[in-house]
Amino acid sequence: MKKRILLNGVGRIGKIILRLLDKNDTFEIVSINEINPYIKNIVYSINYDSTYGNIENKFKIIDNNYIQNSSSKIKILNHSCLKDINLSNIDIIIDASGKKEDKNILQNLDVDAVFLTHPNSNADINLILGVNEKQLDKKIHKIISTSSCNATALLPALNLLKEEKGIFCGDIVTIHPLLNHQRVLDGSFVGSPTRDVECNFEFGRSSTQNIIPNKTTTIEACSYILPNINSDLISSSSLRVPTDTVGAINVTLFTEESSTKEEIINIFEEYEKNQKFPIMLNNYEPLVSSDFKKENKTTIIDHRYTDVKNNKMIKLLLWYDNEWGYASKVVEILKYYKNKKD
Ligand SMILES: NC(=O)c1ccc[n+]([C@@H]2O[C@H](COP(=O)([O-])OP(=O)(O)OC[C@H]3O[C@@H](n4cnc5c(N)ncnc54)[C@H](O)[C@@H]3O)[C@@H](O)[C@H]2O)c1
Repeated sequence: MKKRILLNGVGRIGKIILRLLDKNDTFEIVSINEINPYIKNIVYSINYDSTYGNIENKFKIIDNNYIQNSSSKIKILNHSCLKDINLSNIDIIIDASGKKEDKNILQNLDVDAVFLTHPNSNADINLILGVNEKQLDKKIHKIISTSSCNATALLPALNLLKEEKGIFCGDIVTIHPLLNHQRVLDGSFVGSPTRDVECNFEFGRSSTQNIIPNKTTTIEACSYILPNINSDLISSSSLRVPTDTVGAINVTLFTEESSTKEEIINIFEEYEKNQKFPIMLNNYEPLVSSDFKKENKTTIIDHRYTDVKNNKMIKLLLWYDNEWGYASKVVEILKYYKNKKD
């Protein structure tokens, strides 16, 4: 029998997860919970997408609170808190709403697991494939965070270099596409009590007219998984840019051991050849961000910019599709969870 999923929040990430799980043999989304009360608008935003294109197998509204296409029939709910939902026919919740829900509420939900699509220090485990998936224990881990898009891209590379060369210190800059909690034109600052988004004035400035500097939680998210990779070791900042999807991370690391550029490239090439999950891709082509759109590998090392200075300073440029790539990883983690023995 398929695992029955409640998808909480069908915005950018929820919608891609829905697309990726349509016609899946193992999982079926049977309910969507949305605070958007307009079912006509929900079905419209599921069918049409400016970034990835419209779906062929379109959903239609049936019986007032269901949507259906040729492969799925999904009940649409409208609650602001998961605790108010009858979960008798649900095995797994994927919470892509961004809401930082109270841990007790999540623990008491009558389901096997709750997957959160944001980093969360209160989760039973924060998981990044290729880094710590072996720690997953279904007996004790019910609330599972699938971390952030940035940490999912960065940590496999940092972990590898840490194991091979030791990291003395470093710095990262994420170059991140705009997100739904920014403004299109200048307005009042954007903040929401239901989202873990810092209410900061810069996000009230036009997202299409500016490069917006911002703090990033990337390294903090990494520390939930590998406590030794933290903000004492690596400094960080972020630049929000006016593109729809695909981020980049500029990485500078000072290592304990010496290396050459060829050695560093070889470490990543060997990883790509032997990887168990679709994580790493080594690029040498003259590509730009949109060329990585819909790529499910999330640690793409652009070796045109890999460099080593004075044997101990490594420079890397990484790419990742923060929406499609990240949502693909959430689905991979779901599969890993399902196949993992109790
Ligand atoms: N967009 C990205 O690049 C990205 C990448 C990785 C992780 N994430 C994380 O995924 C989460 C969602 O991000 P997004 O970009 O899809 O945001 P979004 O704003 O596009 O979508 C969020 C959706 O959840 C709904 N929602 C909000 N509160 C709700 C509630 N209490 N109950 C039910 N539905 C609710 C909203 O109406 C909206 O449709 C955030 O935690 C974000 O940090 C986003």
